[in-house]
Amino acid sequence: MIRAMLRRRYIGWLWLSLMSFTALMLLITYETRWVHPEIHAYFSQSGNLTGQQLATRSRRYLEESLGILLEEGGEGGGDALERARFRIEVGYSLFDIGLYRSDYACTVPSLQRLDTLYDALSRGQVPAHSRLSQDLLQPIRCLTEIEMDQLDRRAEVTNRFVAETHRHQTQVLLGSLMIYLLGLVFWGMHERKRRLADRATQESLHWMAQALRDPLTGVGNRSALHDDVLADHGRPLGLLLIDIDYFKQYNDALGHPEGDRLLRELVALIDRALGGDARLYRMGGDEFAALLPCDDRQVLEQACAAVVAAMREAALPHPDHPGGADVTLSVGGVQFTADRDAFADAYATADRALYRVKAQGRDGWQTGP
Ligand SMILES: Nc1nc2c(ncn2[C@@H]2O[C@H](COP(=O)(O)OP(=O)(O)OP(=O)(O)O)[C@@H](O)[C@H]2O)c(=O)[nH]1
Repeated sequence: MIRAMLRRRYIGWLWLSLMSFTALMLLITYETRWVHPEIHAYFSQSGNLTGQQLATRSRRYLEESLGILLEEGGEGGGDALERARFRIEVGYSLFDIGLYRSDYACTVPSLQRLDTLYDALSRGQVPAHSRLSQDLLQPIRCLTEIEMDQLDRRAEVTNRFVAETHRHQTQVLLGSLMIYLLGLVFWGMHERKRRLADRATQESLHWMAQALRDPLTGVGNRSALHDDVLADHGRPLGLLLIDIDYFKQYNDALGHPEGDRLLRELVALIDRALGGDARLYRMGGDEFAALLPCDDRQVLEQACAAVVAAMREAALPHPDHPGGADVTLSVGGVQFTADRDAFADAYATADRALYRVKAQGRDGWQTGP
């Protein structure tokens, strides 16, 4: 089902990222809401004086009082009785707590015993040892019981708090892990889309480059020449149109594969003759064009002469040249300022110059107009 959802276009990686972010916020909010009441519960139940601490203090006062009465008893005189009475009074007030009264059945009878004892001491009567032990030991036992129970309750609350903390930690951990994994999935989806888009762009660029290239020789084609002229708008350029003489006869004599080889060799030869600044194009068949920076007619003429001379020097055999020569070239050149309309005129001018060379016997160059 999730796969089906993911396949739907409108659940893009952005939506999914938003969802994971929302999930994270919800998790944090939930955990924040939990922490405060839980901590509050922990401290209110186990950390105040109504817990075991009052019972402990009360028991200590009663034990001290018992000690005074047993050791000094009647011989200690009024001072001993007063000290014992004072401790019983304080022990009583610490014992007389609503929580103890309601939760521990031994509290009320113990308080009554302490009350009776206190009255007797106030009247200067010290009960017999056996009676005294009963009157004080019973409340002390009750207080010990309260202490133990309060400690147990405290331990229980602590254990629950620890267990809850552990549970919430696990929830946060698992939640974070899930969100992290979701993030990875979203990132992967995004990355996949980006790669596909990159590949599509690369392929488009590749095919665009291929569309501008002559597959046989690797140089640009007619469209590339137009694009480059437009890109060089306003610059002074020289345009050379270069054509092999009697290429048909060459093909007929040696076959098309040899003709292809000659075309490729010609590209390398022109390249060397014109140097690195020139750009070469194949117009079709055995006709090539060259563009070069040219702000001086002399530069143009030197370029034309260099190409023709390079072919002569290469002395590539032409078995069926009507003039009995090696392979020769005819070149027409023109100088112009790069511009869409100017280029059409310049091309026609160079073509006419080339035609004149052909008409005058080939193996040469001319420039126009
Ligand atoms: N090998 C080969 N030949 C091609 C290719 N494209 C065109 N040709 C041949 O090039 C020849 C061009 O012939 P023409 O236009 O008469 O030119 P030419 O024989 O050089 O004559 P001139 O230019 O007047 O000297 C034709 O025979 C075409 O078949 C190619 O890609 N490879």
